[in-house]
Amino acid sequence: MSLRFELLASDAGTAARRGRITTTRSVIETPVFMPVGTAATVKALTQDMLEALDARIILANTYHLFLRPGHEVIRELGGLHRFMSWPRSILTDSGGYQVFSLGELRTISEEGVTFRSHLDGARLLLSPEVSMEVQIALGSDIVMAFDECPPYPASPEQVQCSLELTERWARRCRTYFDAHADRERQSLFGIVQGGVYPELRARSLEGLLEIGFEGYAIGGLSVGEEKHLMYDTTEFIAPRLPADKPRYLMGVGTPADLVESVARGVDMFDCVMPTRHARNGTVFTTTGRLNLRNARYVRDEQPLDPDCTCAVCRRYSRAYLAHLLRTGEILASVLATYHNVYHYLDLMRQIRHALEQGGFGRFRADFHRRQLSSEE
Ligand SMILES: CNc1nc2cc3nc(NC)[nH]c3cc2c(=O)[nH]1
Ligand SMILES: [Zn+2]
Repeated sequence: MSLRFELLASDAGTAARRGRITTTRSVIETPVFMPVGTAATVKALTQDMLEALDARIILANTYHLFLRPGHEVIRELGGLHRFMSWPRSILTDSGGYQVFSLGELRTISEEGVTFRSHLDGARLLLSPEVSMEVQIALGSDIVMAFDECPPYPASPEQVQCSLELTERWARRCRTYFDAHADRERQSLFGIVQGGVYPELRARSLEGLLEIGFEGYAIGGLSVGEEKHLMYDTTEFIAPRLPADKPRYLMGVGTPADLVESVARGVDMFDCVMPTRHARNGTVFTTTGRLNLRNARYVRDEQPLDPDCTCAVCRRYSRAYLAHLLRTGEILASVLATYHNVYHYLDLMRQIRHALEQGGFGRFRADFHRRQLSSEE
């Protein structure tokens, strides 16, 4: 049996739900945030730190591992869990999105995407079959279908053409996955496209439901569209995804986005913000973001977030972090990342607790009141 999803509670006032995903590697309480571990590492954190943070699942990028060290190397070394010594769950994306945002010249055909490696310029092909082969070789617990994320903005015609290609690719993924994956341990998620057009979203979902997946992701958002379009599209499609399967909103988002998307029915999230922002000195707090490179923190002896109970906030000051950042010390990335990932995982813990207590509506209102400084 691949992953199991249990629906534990549904919020009375919103589409929010409390659930639990069980893979062969870990129990994942939902709603859940997945730290992004692009090339087999959540940058600046050790696996011990991730376990201390109680992360139950992390994300890895197929594109990066396909290019370096290559999925064959990782397969020969026993798979990604063994290679990076991470015994809990791993979700791998399918590589398409990275090719669009990273790869050099690329051409899309019915077969797949050919592109030049951003490392050495070699011409490579990523296709539904290659993407599945790579993710299966990595030993991924949750495999993402190979899809096309249309550019934003895009006309309804462009989006429809793209979602139809994604649907044909999804069927090829399902066929290859069912023939080659270890279905006791690995699950395949489909990705709904359709841009910001409700009728195209419904159309994309219809096609994926016919194929059938162990979970469903919402793709094509958080690609530069206005926030209300992301929220409205999520509000339309998330509750239409099967209630008995996990719902994953890809690439989202800020803490406020997480609260608002949970309210619209989403169970799973991934985003590079907590890790990427940490490395350039931006830390998340209950009242908004701080840029620790700002001069005002040079003599500020407070913890990063006075309301945070993480190991970093219990020991170090803003002044110390500001010093580490200004001097380019490696420890700056480690401490800021640890706190930011704690902040995201703790927010999800608070959301799950509120859902268990029937107090999500009040939590949501209190959260927005506390976020004094504006979010992007
Ligand atoms: C792996 N396939 C796939 N990944 C994605 C990752 C994303 N990350 C963002 N914002 C940071 N939007 C995304 C959309 C997709 C998408 O439509 N498909
Ligand atoms: Zn902290």
